[in-house]
Amino acid sequence: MTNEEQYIDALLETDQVLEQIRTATAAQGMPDIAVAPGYGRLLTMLVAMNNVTKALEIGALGGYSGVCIARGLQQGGSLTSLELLPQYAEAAKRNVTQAGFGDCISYLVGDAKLSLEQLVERNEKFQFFFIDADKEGYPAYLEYAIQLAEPGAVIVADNILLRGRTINEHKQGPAVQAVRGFNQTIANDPRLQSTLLPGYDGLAIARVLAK
Ligand SMILES: C[S@@+](CC[C@H](N)C(=O)[O-])C[C@H]1O[C@@H](n2cnc3c(N)ncnc32)[C@H](O)[C@@H]1O
Repeated sequence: MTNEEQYIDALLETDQVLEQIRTATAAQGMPDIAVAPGYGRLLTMLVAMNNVTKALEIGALGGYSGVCIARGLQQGGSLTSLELLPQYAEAAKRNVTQAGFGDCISYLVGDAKLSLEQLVERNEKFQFFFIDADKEGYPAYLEYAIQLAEPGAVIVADNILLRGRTINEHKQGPAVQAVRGFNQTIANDPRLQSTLLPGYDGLAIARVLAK
């Protein structure tokens, strides 16, 4: 973390509910890879500012970002969270229930691409997306999000810098190449209005323009 990020993190009041989830996530044997606190707050703000009632998250881990998104939802709103590993989805469910959001978050377990295909078949629509799963899947997840988006929907994706690997020309692995392609698309696709933030591990934010 840079000095600037440390400075800003220190300004933000410790969020006991989210810190409890971070601790529980580690205790449940999951890696410490939840979204950064500053970006978690941004998720809540973007969901609230866009009056979101239906949100979709790809990559649940222990439920940290799930709570950030759920906090911004309109009354009666819901979050669908896609998670590959059943034990992670179960732990996330326990953690978000303890945080008071069990009723508005549901989990679809398995490879996100299969879950996304089912959501397309059911003609489901969402107003907010958070992409935060396997990096090789990012280009496909973006296309699914655009397909599942209501006009004006917001798409957010974390870790677009891959701890520096994205801008290191010696790194040419499949995850790096996929994220580079994803970043190019999100920056230039005429279906989107977008920006890319370099703080923490990089965050992309896009708005789906009316089709
Ligand atoms: C970076 S973590 C998610 C962090 C979480 N969004 C948060 O901020 O609290 C990535 C998650 O994606 C899940 N994942 C990896 N590949 C996946 C796939 N193909 N489909 C669904 N989930 C996947 C992992 O099991 C892991 O829980």
